[in-house]
Amino acid sequence: MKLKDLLYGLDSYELIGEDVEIKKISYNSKQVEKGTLFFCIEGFSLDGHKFAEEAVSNGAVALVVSKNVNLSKNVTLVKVKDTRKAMAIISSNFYNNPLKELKVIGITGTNGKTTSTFMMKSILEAKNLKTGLIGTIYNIIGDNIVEAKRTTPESMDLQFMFRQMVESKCNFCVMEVSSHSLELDRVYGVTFEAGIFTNLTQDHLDFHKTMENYFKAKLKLFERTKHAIINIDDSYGRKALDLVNCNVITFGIENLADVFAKNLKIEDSGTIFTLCYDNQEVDINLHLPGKFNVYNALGCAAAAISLGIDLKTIKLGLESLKSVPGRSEKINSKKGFTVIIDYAHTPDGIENILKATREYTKGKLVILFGAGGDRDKTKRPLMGKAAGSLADFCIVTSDNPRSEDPEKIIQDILPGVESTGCPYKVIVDRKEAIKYALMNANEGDVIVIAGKGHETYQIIKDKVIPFDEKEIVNEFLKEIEQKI
Ligand SMILES: CC(=O)N[C@H]1[C@@H](OP(=O)(O)OP(=O)(O)OC[C@H]2O[C@@H](n3ccc(=O)[nH]c3=O)[C@H](O)[C@@H]2O)O[C@H](CO)[C@@H](O)[C@@H]1O[C@H](C)C(=O)N[C@@H](C)C(=O)N[C@H](CCC(=O)O)C(=O)O
Ligand SMILES: Nc1ncnc2c1ncn2[C@@H]1O[C@H](COP(=O)(O)OP(=O)(O)OP(=O)(O)O)[C@@H](O)[C@H]1O
Ligand SMILES: N[C@H](CCC[C@H](N)C(=O)O)C(=O)O
Ligand SMILES: [Mg+2]
Repeated sequence: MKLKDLLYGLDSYELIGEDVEIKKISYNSKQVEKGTLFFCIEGFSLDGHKFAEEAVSNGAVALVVSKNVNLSKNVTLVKVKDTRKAMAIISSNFYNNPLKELKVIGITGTNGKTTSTFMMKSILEAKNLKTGLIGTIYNIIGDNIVEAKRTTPESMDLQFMFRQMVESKCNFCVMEVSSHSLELDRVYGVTFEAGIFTNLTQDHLDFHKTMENYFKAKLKLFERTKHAIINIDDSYGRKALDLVNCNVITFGIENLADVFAKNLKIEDSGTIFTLCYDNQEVDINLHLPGKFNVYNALGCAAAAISLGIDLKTIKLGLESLKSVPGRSEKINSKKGFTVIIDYAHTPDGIENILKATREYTKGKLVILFGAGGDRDKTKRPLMGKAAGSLADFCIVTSDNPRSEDPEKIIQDILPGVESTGCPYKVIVDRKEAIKYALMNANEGDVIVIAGKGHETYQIIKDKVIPFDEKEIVNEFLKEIEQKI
């Protein structure tokens, strides 16, 4: 492909040098080969422009830059204002504009994105629409499960996945759109058929600094969205109503919304409710427990309605989904207590999972949790407060400490727990903490193990250590059961 053909759709650019043949595109100098177009991205820790020389010596024939670079050999330069935006547009061109053949539904919000993508895929498939998925747990391309390194991939990797979905005959892609990806233009140029706003509560302030910036990043989703699907029981959702310029469908339970739920019957294995829209009603037997999952279901139902899908198909889709890995996953012990493995890693997530599990807890409600290192520090005491306010006992432990000292992370959490007066125990080693929780559990107790959900590893310093919580729980349960 000629370089000039890849520049279609760029706002403005200066081409310095000759039009060359491009065989590959890359934003990592280490992956450059002969005939590559290399993007110099100014990052948070490194500046891609500094790797221009390495890219050229590895075979790059052209570079996309936003500033001057010193090179020992002349190659073609495409000078742009913003190399991330340029990368999104050029990548789409390189992969032959996959979105001409694929429709995308984007889901944003602090909590509920992953769960909603699974629900949405299930609804679209009930309508016989082959659907790919992009998100935190893994990506699904056609019938293949592909490892996900991040919730929303870099624009180049995203466009490649879209192309693979088209080749696997997908009609739709449902994807999580993280606030990082909106801020860093990973989805720049993508038009969404529908965009769901699940909710906005505190997280990621290490990156966005203020809730207002975090909210603004989320709103970027609606700049190129046909139907905005907005939760109006959420205060930021209500604010968003005045700020989006596309067709809006609202959903909610407490406030008057276009798509709403009534007659909620919350049980430990799921929730039965009536889904209402435009004088039509249908009863839904949702297999995912907790009121928050009714919200996730309503958002997906509203998005499906915006696509013209009928309530009967929506019911079929929502009811076909039996579980989502690492989200409210239940393991029963023979001793009569229950373990819930869940991904709650924000104050709101913890509040929701504890309120949901309290509904069916006959004994004590215990939560085991920590907080991720190198992430929003200010959420830590709030997570502690949410846990201490709603549980009967807290076990404070490590999550993924990353580069931080795990004991210091715990010290950030504890003031929140202590402010509630809830009894607690600190056990830094997460495996030991799980053992303690299970060994001390009695009939009727519910133990919520929060924060790591589907993750099968723990990140300590720069090491990724195998850590499969489900496996660990099952091992200890076997030990306990042998003693009965
Ligand atoms: C804050 C953030 O998102 N940072 C991402 C960003 O990093 P960065 O811009 O700082 O990159 P950098 O490391 O400084 O490097 C700059 C450039 O030099 C290039 N380079 C670097 C080294 C080299 O030898 N050669 C070379 O060419 C790099 O490829 C890059 O293009 O671009 C990098 C390359 O794409 C990403 O790996 C990196 O994600 C980091 C790992 C990350 O942890 N991101 C998390 C916070 C994230 O994105 N999370 C959200 C989910 C949040 C949620 O909703 O819960 C997500 O969508 O996953
Ligand atoms: N709609 C919701 N409102 C509040 N909490 C929720 C909601 N849905 C799920 N949760 C809680 O948040 C946790 C994470 O859910 P999920 O993985 O679906 O969110 P996410 O937005 O994809 O998170 P991430 O930002 O890590 O990708 C769940 O395990 C549950 O405890
Ligand atoms: N997508 C979230 C996931 C957090 C999960 C938790 N286990 C952690 O490591 O903090 C993040 O990257 O902030
Ligand atoms: Mg997710």
